[in-house]
Amino acid sequence: MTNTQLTLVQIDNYGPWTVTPEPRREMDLQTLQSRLFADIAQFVGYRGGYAFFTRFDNMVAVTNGLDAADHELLQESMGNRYPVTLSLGVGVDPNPAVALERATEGLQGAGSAQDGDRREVLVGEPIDDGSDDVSIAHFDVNDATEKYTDRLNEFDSFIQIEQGYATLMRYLREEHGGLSFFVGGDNIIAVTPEMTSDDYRNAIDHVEEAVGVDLKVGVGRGASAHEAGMAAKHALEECRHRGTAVERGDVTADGDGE
Ligand SMILES: Nc1nc2c(ncn2[C@@H]2O[C@H](COP(=O)(O)OP(=O)(O)OP(=O)(O)O)[C@@H](O)[C@H]2O)c(=O)[nH]1
Repeated sequence: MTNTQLTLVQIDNYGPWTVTPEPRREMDLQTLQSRLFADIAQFVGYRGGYAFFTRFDNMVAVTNGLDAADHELLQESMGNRYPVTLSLGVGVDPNPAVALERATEGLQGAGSAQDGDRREVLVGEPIDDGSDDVSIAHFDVNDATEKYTDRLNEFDSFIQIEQGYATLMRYLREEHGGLSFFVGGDNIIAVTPEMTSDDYRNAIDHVEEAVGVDLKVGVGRGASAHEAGMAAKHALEECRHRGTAVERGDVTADGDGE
């Protein structure tokens, strides 16, 4: 069955650190944040997971296949490399929003993000037998290059893409408990519960009607985010070849594969 394991990654006491002993240079903070994300993405990616930068001080990772020892090593390794430490909350549920809620409750229960005494906490139980699947949906804007990149200035292109992202992220979160993350260019990756192809078509129609941004999506399932995500990318290529809006790289339990 689909069972998503999510890890909330939170930099410990980061707000106070950014202004101690006085406000730190902004580009130094940006460099730290993007390098830390790069290292987390690499660590998680080598183990088959996906990491998303979200707000940089808080990041979300799909960690099916990573156990408690992997999480401890991530904390140790980043603590050795950076002047900040990480707390991690792990949550598991068929519904990604519920999994993240569990992961968040664990961390919030251990103390505030700006509590100087709460450092390198690890809470929550990873899946122990690795038998569950994760579902990844890879969305892409149709003809973004022709419609936006080659026609508008970068800021106006960015507004269009962000409007599409904002509408999709809210819809999937509210209607299905799916969590969407902007990953650059015109791409959005969502970790999703079991959804039918019609559910995906409805999401795409909603974004088109609300903000006029035209999406397609490839959906994949697998034991890890990487496996599911690769199946989703191949399904997205299938959309390109066939001119369709939704393709699946899997056959779901309800026989909804195409
Ligand atoms: N993160 C990520 N970004 C991608 C991927 N593929 C493309 N992109 C980004 O998306 C941008 C636009 O590429 P495409 O989506 O191929 O271009 P398009 O003009 O929308 O063309 P169609 O998608 O074929 O309609 C690229 O410049 C990349 O930034 C991917 O697999 N992952």
